[in-house]
Amino acid sequence: MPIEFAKYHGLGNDFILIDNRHSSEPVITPEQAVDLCDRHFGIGADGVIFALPGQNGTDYTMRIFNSDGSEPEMCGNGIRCLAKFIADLEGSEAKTQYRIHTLAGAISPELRSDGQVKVDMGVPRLLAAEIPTTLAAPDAKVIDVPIEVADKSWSVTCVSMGNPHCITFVEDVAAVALETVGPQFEHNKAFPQRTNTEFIQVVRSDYVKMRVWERGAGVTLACGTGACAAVVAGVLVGKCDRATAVELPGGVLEIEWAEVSGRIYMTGPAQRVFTGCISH
Ligand SMILES: N[C@@H](CCC[C@H](N)C(=O)O)C(=O)O
Repeated sequence: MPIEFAKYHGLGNDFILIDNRHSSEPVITPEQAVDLCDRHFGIGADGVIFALPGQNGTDYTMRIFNSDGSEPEMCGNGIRCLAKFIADLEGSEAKTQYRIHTLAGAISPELRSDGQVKVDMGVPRLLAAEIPTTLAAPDAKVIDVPIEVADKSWSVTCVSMGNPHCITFVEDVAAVALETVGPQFEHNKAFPQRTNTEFIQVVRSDYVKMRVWERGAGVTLACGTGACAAVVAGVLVGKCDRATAVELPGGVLEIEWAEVSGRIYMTGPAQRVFTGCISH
C-alpha cells in the first residue's frame, strides 16, 4: 500500500510526517524508518513522526522514530511540526491549540497567528533516576558534576524533558569536535538509556549559542527539548535568565522556564517542505 507523507522541519531539524489517524500502531517499522531517513538512499530526515489517535483525553498521540530506528519519549521541534501537520490535515476544522499524548506525557502546542508555534513542554525532571544517569545518587540532582569523556573532564548538568539531556557549558561552541565527542557522551556508561548532549556558549544571560549531538540522530541543526534542557541547566548553574533565546545552527528558539508553575515554554517555527508518496 502506498503511504503518503509530508516533510516538515523546525529550524532544520527535519522529519517525515505520516497521517496515522486510522490506527494506534505506526504504519512504518523502525527498520523502514532508518531507510526513509537515509539522506542518500531515502527521503532524508532526522526522524519519522506519526500522528495517531489520541489517548487519555488528548486530541492526538505523537510517536517518533529517530533516524537510527530508536524511539524517543519526546521531540520539541517534532511536536511543533506535528501541530502544523495536523492543522494542515484538518483544514477549516483546525484548532489553534492541541493536546498531544507522548511517551513523556501530554504536551500542548499552540499555533499562533504570527506563524510561530508555542509549546507548553511541561515540567523538567532533574533527579538522576529520572534522567536516567548514574552520575549522582538516584534521588539527587546532577548539577555541575564532573565526567570524563574523550580524554577530557567536562562539568555537566543533566535534565530530562521526558528524554535525557546532558548539558555542558563551553567557551567556544564552534570549537567542539561534535562528531568525535558526541557519540562518546551518547554511549557513556553513566547514561543507561544513552543521552542527547548540548554544548552551550553563553553570549549573555538571556542569549546562548548551542550545538547538539542527538541520541539516535547524531548532529542535527536544532533540538527543541535540548534547548529547553539547556536553559534549565543555565538557570540551575546561575548562567542564564529564565527567559533565554537559544541560537542553534538552524535558527533561534525562545525558551521560558516559568518560576511559579515550573513549566517550560518553547516558541519557534515549523515549516512544510514538500509532500510525497512512499511506494515499496
Ligand atoms: N530533535 C528533537 C529530539 C529528538 C529525540 C532525541 N533524538 C532523543 O532520542 O531523545 C527535539 O527537537 O527535541
